[in-house]
Amino acid sequence: MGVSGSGKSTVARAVQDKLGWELAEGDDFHPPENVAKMSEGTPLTDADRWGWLESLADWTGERDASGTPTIITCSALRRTYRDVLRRGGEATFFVHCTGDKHMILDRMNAREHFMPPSLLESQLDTLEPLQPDEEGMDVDIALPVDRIVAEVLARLGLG
Ligand SMILES: Nc1ncnc2c1ncn2[C@@H]1O[C@H](COP(=O)(O)OP(=O)(O)OP(=O)(O)O)[C@@H](O)[C@H]1O
Ligand SMILES: O=C(O)[C@H](O)[C@@H](O)[C@H](O)[C@H](O)CO
Repeated sequence: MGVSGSGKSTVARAVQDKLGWELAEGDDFHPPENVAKMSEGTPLTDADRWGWLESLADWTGERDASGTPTIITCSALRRTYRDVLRRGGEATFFVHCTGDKHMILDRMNAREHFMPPSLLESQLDTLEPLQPDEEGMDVDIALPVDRIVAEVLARLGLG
């Protein structure tokens, strides 16, 4: 989880390299209308997000039912969004990619992506950090990716 440009896909792919778990890229689950909206610089609303979140929970839930572990990249900005994702499996664990706004902006400006950097502010306004009763951890995106991955694996007891 984390705002656009915070490094979710980068970290997730690196964790996948270590664990071999199936990975779903949240961006690939958006309906075309959502992608069009974000591309033109309009933030998504809750109504735009519910179906998308449910499709991600369904994807992981189908695999969880047969004991297959998964990784999802999803901004999961609000607690209520994470409540939907948790329906995908009892052992859901969130890794929040978090760090300095200017660093995120610099990284967004340096990459090719449909998400315009102008939307970062609304992403940060919407963000609700993990609450104490939520299973998960924060990672500092100023660290090199391999350090972040090591922290995640250690926390999961898989290091
Ligand atoms: N720990 C890191 N150190 C240096 N660069 C990083 C790190 N993590 C990510 N990046 C770079 O920052 C940019 C944004 O990362 P990434 O695309 O993974 O973010 P994201 O959260 O998946 O974004 P979005 O939600 O918009 O798809 C990328 O160019 C990536 O290479
Ligand atoms: O909830 C949202 O506003 C969206 O999910 C965005 O966060 C994008 O999907 C993604 O982060 C951009 O690539």
